[in-house]
Amino acid sequence: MSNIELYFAKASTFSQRTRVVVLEKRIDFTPIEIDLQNKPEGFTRISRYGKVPAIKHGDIEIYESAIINEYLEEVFPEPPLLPQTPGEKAIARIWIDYANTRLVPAFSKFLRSKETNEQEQGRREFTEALLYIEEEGLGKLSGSGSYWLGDKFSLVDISFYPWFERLPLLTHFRKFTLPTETPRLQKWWNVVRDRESIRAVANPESYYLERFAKILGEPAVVGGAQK
Ligand SMILES: N[C@@H](CCC(=O)N[C@@H](CS)C(=O)NCC(=O)O)C(=O)O
Repeated sequence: MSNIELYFAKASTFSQRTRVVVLEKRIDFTPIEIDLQNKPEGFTRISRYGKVPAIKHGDIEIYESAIINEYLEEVFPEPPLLPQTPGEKAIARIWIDYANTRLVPAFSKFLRSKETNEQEQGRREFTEALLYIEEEGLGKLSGSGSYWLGDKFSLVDISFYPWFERLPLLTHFRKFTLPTETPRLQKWWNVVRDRESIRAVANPESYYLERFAKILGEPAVVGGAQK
């Protein structure tokens, strides 16, 4: 029995990253669901930023999904979720950084901004990120494999995928669909979304739509008609 406690929230993109890692590595863990509107006393002692995911492994407390996932990769190396050579590992980390610093902020700006100009800027930045991924990421790294780095599913796939699971939010609230110039990305997502670990932590589309209709205070729009 492992002594890992995994603090997560069901709706949390970042938590999904770590939940997938523990499933892929078949690590025994105790899931502890956190109500982010009403964080339990003691949680911020474990996760100093007050965010999920966080883990407690014996005396060690770790937060920040990318750091947790690298820790789990070191402590539970099988099956590997990062390439083995320093150069390839560095490339994988550059893409994980790209998810964190480019794709995720652009997605959030596009979906969450109330102000039209800012929303449009989010749309442009998100589209640019997708086209960049198509050419510079999948176009150069995946080869004939199904995943970002080729044949092997990795922390890169895991770091990006939660935002693709939420694409229906952009379709319904922002009338956005993946550009036709992204065939590799669409193929990648169709393979990734079907993986057992990803399906195990997925939420239904209706869950996201209802949640964001409340968060945004906007009705979901399908093909211009109100839903
Ligand atoms: N950079 C962090 C981001 C984590 C994060 O923003 N988590 C959100 C949920 S998706 C959260 O806990 N929000 C609660 C809060 O900020 O109070 C990571 O990679 O783990």
